[in-house]
Amino acid sequence: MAEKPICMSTQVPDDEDTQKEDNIRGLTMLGHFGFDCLPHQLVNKSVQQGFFFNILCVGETGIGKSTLIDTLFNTNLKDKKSSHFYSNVGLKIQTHELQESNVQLKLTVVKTVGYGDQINKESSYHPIVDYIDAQFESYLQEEWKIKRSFADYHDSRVHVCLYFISPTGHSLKPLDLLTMKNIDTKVNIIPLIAKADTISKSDLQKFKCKIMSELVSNGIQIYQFPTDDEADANVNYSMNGLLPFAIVGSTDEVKVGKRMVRGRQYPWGVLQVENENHCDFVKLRDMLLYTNMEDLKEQTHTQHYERYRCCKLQKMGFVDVGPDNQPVSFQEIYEAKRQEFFDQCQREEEELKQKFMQRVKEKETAFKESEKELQDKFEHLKRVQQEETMKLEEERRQLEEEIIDFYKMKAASETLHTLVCTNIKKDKDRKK
Ligand SMILES: Nc1nc2c(ncn2[C@@H]2O[C@H](COP(=O)(O)OP(=O)(O)OP(=O)(O)O)[C@@H](O)[C@H]2O)c(=O)[nH]1
Repeated sequence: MAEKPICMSTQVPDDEDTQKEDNIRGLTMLGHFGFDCLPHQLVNKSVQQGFFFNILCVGETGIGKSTLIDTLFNTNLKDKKSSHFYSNVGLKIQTHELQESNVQLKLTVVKTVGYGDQINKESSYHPIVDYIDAQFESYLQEEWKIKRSFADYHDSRVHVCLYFISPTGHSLKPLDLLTMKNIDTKVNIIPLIAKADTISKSDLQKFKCKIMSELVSNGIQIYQFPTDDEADANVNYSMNGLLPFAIVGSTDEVKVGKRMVRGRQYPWGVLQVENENHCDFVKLRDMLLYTNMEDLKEQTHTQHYERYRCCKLQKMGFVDVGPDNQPVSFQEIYEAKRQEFFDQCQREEEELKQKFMQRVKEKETAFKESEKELQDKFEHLKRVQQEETMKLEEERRQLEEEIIDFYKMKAASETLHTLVCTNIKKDKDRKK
């Protein structure tokens, strides 16, 4: 717990003067003003507010991510084992409230799920990149708000990526290089050789050198422990030379002599996690939590977030200097963008109008053409129908004439018939 500072008063009233002159106090300067207590104020405030830290663990399924986190924070965060049969890489996000002495830590652990289990691994890094960017975006949106509430805001930007390398003793896998290459400008990467107890000491040294040379030759930036602070410079300098850390995780307590230690029991002996001759776990824990947690957070804000913010603003067309290399204010750019947008809208509106007029014209011409076609068709049909009518009229007239002729002939034949019958009757009567 931080000690409560004892601040001395800087202004001491002179008793004699006070007695002599009723309302005037005499003050003696002691050369001590009290602002040397400012760091204590900060410590107290920070302890009251609590701390937060966000870790991203990237590594193949079952490589020891959960075990390492449990070992680092001496907890059992209870995590189910993942399946090897996911078709895509996913992320598991868990937030835990931890306490050590009177210090509260809000720890967010993001772990990959199904990493390295797909046949095609080309897009395995996408969910990781998307997650990191999404946290930056969320912070940026909060920054841009008019009413910001950073006091309640959960800053989920990733402070460190623990990259778990398989203990093949050989070299990095293409997936390792691909992923690290795509996230090294977005997050502080600390490479770890996982399950380092499965690799012999001499092989381990060679493996470390091989990994570092591969990272360098592929231009991958990993987190460098800061060497500019005099107090930590030496330690950090030697730690940079130890990368990647060879890690063994275990939450099991094993008896060594009379002591119980955290380690892994093997038929040939015990591997002690906190023994620096056995693995680099203690170094990692010290570097991560004891010495450099604040630096990791600072790097996240000043390097990685700043880069994201800068790219975002540039994509939106904002710049710090104009074409003439003169500084341009945000207001000027905003006005210029607004004008540009307004002009573009007008141009597009004009274009749309032109297109609309053109289409109306085309449609009108098409309508006129089809109207003419219909009119011609109508005229033609009318003519055909008139001809047809006339023809029918003619036929009707001819038929009527034929009917009249027929009736005439019928009447004549009836008259003739009657005459013949009469004559026949007369002849018969005469013969009688
Ligand atoms: N030999 C050895 N085994 C380890 C080490 N760390 C973890 N293990 C074992 O590896 C197995 C998987 O460990 P986990 O911590 O669950 O691995 P993980 O990466 O979190 O697994 P998923 O979340 O399921 O992907 C467990 O049986 C652990 O005991 C280690 O450093 N060395």
